[in-house]
Amino acid sequence: MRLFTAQAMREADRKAIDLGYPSLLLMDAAGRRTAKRLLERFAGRKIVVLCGKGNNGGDGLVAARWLAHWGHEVAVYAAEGQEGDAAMAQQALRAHGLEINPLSAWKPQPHSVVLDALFGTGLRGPLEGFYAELVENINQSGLPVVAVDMPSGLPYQPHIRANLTVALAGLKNEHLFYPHRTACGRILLDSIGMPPRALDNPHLPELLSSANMRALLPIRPGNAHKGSVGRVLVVGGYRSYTGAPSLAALGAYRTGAGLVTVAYPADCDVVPPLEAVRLPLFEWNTANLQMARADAVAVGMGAGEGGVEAALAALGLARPTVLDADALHERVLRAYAQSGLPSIITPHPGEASRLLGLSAEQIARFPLEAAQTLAQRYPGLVVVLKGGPTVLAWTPPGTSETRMAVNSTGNPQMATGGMGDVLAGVIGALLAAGLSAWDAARLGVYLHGLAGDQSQKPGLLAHEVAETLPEAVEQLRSGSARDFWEPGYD
Ligand SMILES: NC(=O)C1=CN([C@@H]2O[C@H](COP(=O)(O)OP(=O)(O)OC[C@H]3O[C@@H](n4cnc5c(N)ncnc54)[C@H](O)[C@@H]3O)[C@@H](O)[C@H]2O)[C@H](O)CC1
Ligand SMILES: [K+]
Repeated sequence: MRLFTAQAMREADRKAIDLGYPSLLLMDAAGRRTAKRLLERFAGRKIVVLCGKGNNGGDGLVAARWLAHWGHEVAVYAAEGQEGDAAMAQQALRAHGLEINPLSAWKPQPHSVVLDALFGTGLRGPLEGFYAELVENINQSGLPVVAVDMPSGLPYQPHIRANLTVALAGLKNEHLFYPHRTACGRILLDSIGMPPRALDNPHLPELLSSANMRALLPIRPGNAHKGSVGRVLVVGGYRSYTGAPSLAALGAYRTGAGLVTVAYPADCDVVPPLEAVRLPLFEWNTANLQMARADAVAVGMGAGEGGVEAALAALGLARPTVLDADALHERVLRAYAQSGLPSIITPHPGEASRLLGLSAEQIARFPLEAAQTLAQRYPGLVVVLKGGPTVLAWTPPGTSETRMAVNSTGNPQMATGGMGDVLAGVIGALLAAGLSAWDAARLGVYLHGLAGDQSQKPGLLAHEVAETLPEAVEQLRSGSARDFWEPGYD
C-alpha cells in the first residue's frame, strides 16, 4: 500500500483510464461509498451537499443522487460549469428529479450535516474570495462536516475542518502528516474499485499496514530456546541517564528477544530488568563488549558523552546494530555506513536537525525529505526519523533509489521520555531474530506504535508501552490489528 501525493493520485487516475477503466465508474463508486459512510455516522440529519465544479464536486453530485434514491432528505448546492464526468453526474442527478441550487444560496441549516465536495486533489493554490468565505462559514456553522477525499482548501489556508474524511482510492500525504491530518477528523479509505495496477507505483512511500507488517513477524519455532530466538546487547547509560538502557532491554524482551545483556558504565547506577544479564564496564571497547554473546546490538540510549566511543566499540562486534540517541554522530554514522553492516539509525527531529544542520521545525515540516536526505548521505543505513508519523528511508548500497515508508500507528500520547529507548530495544530484538534491517525497522516502528495505541490516554509512560508490546504482537499475529483508515465495503 502506497502513500500518495495529489499529483501521484492524478497519475493513478490517468493510468486507470489508460487501462480502459471507465472514469465514470470511479466517480460513481466514490459518491456512493462516501454517501454510505456519511449515513453510518450521521443518519437522521438533513444532508446538505456542497459541490465545486471539478470531479470532487462530481463525487458530491453522485452522493446526493444515491442519498435521495435511498430516501434521505438532501439539498444540493453546486458551482456552475461542470464538464466531463461531473457534467454526467449532474445529468444523472437531474434525471432523478433533484434540484440544484447555486452555491451562493447556502446558509447553515440546523440539524444538517454538510458533505464537503468543493475541492479535492485538483486544488492549485489557496482559496480566496467567495470560496475562502464559504469555507470559513462552514467551519463557523458548527455543523458536522464529511469531506469527500480531503477537506476542501488543504494543503493551504483556509480549509475545511471536517469530522470525517472519506479518502478515495488511496491515502494522501494530508491524511497522514500534521497539521493537515487534524483537519481531516476521522479518516476512512475506500478503494472505489480502482484497478490495483493503476495504484502500483514503487516510487511512492510504502504506508505500513497491518497486512504487510503481519507478514514480517518472526515465527518462533516449537523447539525455541533462549539462544536461538535472538540475543540482544544493549549498550548505554551515563551519569543520571540510567533508565534508558533498562527501557531498551525491556522493549527487546517484550518483543521476543531470548536473552538481553545490558552493558553500562560500572560507575553508573543502571538497574536492568531482573531477567537481563548485567555487564558493568570500566571502558567501552570491543573486547569488553564481546563478553556478551549477541546476535544484534542497540547502542547509544542514555550514553551521553560516551555515546560515540560505545558505538565505535560496538562496531567491532560486527553485528546488526541500532544506533540511537547519543550514538548519532557523523563519525559513527560514516563508520557504520562504510562497514556494510545492517544498521539502523533512530533520530528524533532534534537529532536529525543536528545531523543535517537544519532546524528541528524544518525537519518536522518536511520529514519525508529529511529522512531521504539522511538515507542518501549514509547509503546502507536504514533511517528511522521518529515523529508523528515516523518516516523511514533506506538507500540500498550500490543503488541510487531511496526506499521510503511511513508508519500508520502511534499517537501523540507517546511523546514522553524513554519512548525512543523502548523502540531501539524493539528493533534490536527483531534484528536479533534475523530480520533484515529494513524489515526490522518497519515492523519495529509499527509494533511500537500499535502498543502505544492500546492506551491512548494522557500520561502514557514508556515502560507501559513496553508492557503492552506482547498484546500488540498478538493482535498483529491474530489478524485483529486494525488499520486506522478502516478499509471496508470491498
Ligand atoms: N482518485 C481518483 O482517481 C478519483 C478521484 N475523483 C475525485 O476527483 C477529485 C479531483 O478532481 P479534479 O477535477 O482534478 O479537481 P477538484 O475537483 O479538486 O478541483 C478542480 C477545480 O477547482 C478549480 N481550482 C483549482 N484551484 C483553485 C483555487 N485555488 N481556487 C478556486 N478554484 C480552483 C479548478 O479550476 C477546477 O475547476 C478527487 O479529489 C476526487 O474527489 C474522481 O471522482 C474519481 C476518481
Ligand atoms: K472536499
